[in-house]
Amino acid sequence: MSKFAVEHVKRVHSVVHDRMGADCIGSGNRITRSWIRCLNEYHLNPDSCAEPEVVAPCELQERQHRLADVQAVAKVEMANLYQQLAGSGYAIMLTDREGVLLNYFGDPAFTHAASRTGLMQGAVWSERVQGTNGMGTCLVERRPITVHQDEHYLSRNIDLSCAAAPIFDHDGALVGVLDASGESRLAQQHTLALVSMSVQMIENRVFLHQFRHDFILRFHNRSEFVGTLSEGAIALSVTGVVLAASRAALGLLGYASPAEVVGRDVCELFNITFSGLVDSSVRRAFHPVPIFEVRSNARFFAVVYQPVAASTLRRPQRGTDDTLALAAPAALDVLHAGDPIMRANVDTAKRVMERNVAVVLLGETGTGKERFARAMHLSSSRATRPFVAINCASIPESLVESELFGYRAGAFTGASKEGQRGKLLQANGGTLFLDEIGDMPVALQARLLRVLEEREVVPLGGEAPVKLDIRLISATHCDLAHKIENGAFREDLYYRLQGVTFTMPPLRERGDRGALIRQLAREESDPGYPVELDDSLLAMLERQRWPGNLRQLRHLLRTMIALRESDRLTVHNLPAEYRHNLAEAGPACGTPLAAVPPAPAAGGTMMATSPGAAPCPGLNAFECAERDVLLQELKRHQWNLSGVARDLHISRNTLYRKLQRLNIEHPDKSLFH
Ligand SMILES: Nc1ncnc2c1ncn2[C@@H]1O[C@H](COP(=O)(O)OP(=O)(O)OP(=O)(O)O)[C@@H](O)[C@H]1O
Repeated sequence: MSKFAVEHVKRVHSVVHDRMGADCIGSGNRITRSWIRCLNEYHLNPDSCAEPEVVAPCELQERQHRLADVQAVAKVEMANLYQQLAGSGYAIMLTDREGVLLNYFGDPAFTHAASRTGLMQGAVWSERVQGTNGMGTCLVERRPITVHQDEHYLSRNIDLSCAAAPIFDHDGALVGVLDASGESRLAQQHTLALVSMSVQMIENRVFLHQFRHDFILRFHNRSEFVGTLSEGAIALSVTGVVLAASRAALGLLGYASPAEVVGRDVCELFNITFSGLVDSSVRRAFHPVPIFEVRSNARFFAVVYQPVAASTLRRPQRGTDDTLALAAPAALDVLHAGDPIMRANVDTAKRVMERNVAVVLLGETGTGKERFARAMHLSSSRATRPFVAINCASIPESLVESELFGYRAGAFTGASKEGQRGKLLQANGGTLFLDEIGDMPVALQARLLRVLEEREVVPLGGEAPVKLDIRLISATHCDLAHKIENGAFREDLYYRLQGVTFTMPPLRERGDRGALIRQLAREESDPGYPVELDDSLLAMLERQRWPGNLRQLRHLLRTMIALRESDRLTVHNLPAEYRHNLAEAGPACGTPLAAVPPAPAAGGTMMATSPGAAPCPGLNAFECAERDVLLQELKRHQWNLSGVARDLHISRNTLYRKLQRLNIEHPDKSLFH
């Protein structure tokens, strides 16, 4: 044992015994209290040389999984903190509430030495195992703490300096600790303040993330502090009941625990109604509005943020319980950011919204057909009635009928005792969305046609018809005209379904790709902490081919955001296959369409124009644009039709028909025939 270690052990014993004699447990300082626990409760030898305790990899994974939300946010903050302390030989660590080290960000100069003392992923840093130390003692004390040099209990840790702060969840439960540790000779005074700020940031962001599907009231007593680290946040249900409050919110309002506010109406905390709050936030374009606390009449400034999932302006409805109505045009308006085809679709949808016309939505998978249908529903006077979606391709043929029309109790063997209300009746008064209508069995098409003509339905096994009042929206990615030609789709049903047809443009052809990418990145970010995309990443994303369209884009952004280590995403965050795809795709994927308003075609089908497209006699503007894109695709595939059909997710037959319709001929004409 070194002379220094001998001295340390002596000191521990003497301090513990003196203090015990003086009976100052509880009033002594936190280090002394911890030493007393270590010696008397945990019976730890201050000069222990035992190997660091490390949990098995599968246990580590399970613990990381349990704290996934906190970890995702903490990783970003740990990287920021590491940057702030860069070069000072620190490692930043996150533990769970048992002191198991889940994440480690280390200065290379320190990492080797750190692993010898057990500062590595999976190691247990509870006070019971490692004696007095930043992480373990912070977990016991539940307060930020610095444990410097020989304040550590074990002599082997006395070269360390650790600053640790506890992380709490919205229920006030301790979930873990954030810690910055380094060699004691390099210790910096302000480290504990930086760690505490990072913890506050983590708690705020986890709170905003966990309640992103609810209304969030963010407030402070200084208007310029709303949206900053020290703001308070309160999650509210659609009826304005408090679901949770952040630690800062409780502090600002002077409550000791979340239980004092959870379950109360917001108007019991502030002298304003929930709808008044939302209305003024919306009216003030989300600038903080003054509100007054009920008990003290203290003035605060507040903003109410809408639930993220809706990504559209919502107001609580007066006079109803928990239903929400959308500010009429907003749900549709947010569907485009300037793309001329989508803008025209939205304009037409608004015009036909309240008319009793059936709607067909065409477009590749993931282009937003269902979202468009929902937006039409939410923007209409049927908004508070049901929106019922049924995917005709995903339910077995034998079940489509009972799914749609329902059945009475005992209608057939195996029918449930209670019977079942079919989707048509469930949607009564609202909207029925028939997705993948092209895959509906032919026999059923006849029945659907009759229902649409008679506007009433007789459930399977039932007798009395029930009157139907539904708005019907159908969608398909198939070429229905082709299906009709093949006898796979009834022409009469086709005309019945098709009052107005909207075509959703594929993402690669949208002129507002850049804005959409940024919008989706915002939607996938934690509220109030938008992730930025750097210019080269944005350019790369804009040039992808996106066969899965907006769905694929959303999933990619969600993954990149979950795995990010900073709030600025760059091409390095892009999975390798996307960089590879791009290399294959070449520089020009998609034709940006300029903002020339399209004109509705006969029958309501929307057309768009592409000023970049070559003029083509006999074709309308949309067809010219389509022709242009197809020509680019053909060129890219060196006129290999199978390759083009595969990439565009259409059959070779459909491609042939398109080529004929759009007057496209191979430069060497004989090759097409
Ligand atoms: N205008 C839009 N802005 C942002 N996200 C959108 C938009 N339209 C669609 N999305 C997103 O794209 C994804 C796919 O949308 P949706 O399910 O509506 O597509 P779809 O065309 O019905 O797909 P499928 O044909 O495969 O059923 C969803 O995550 C949706 O939120």
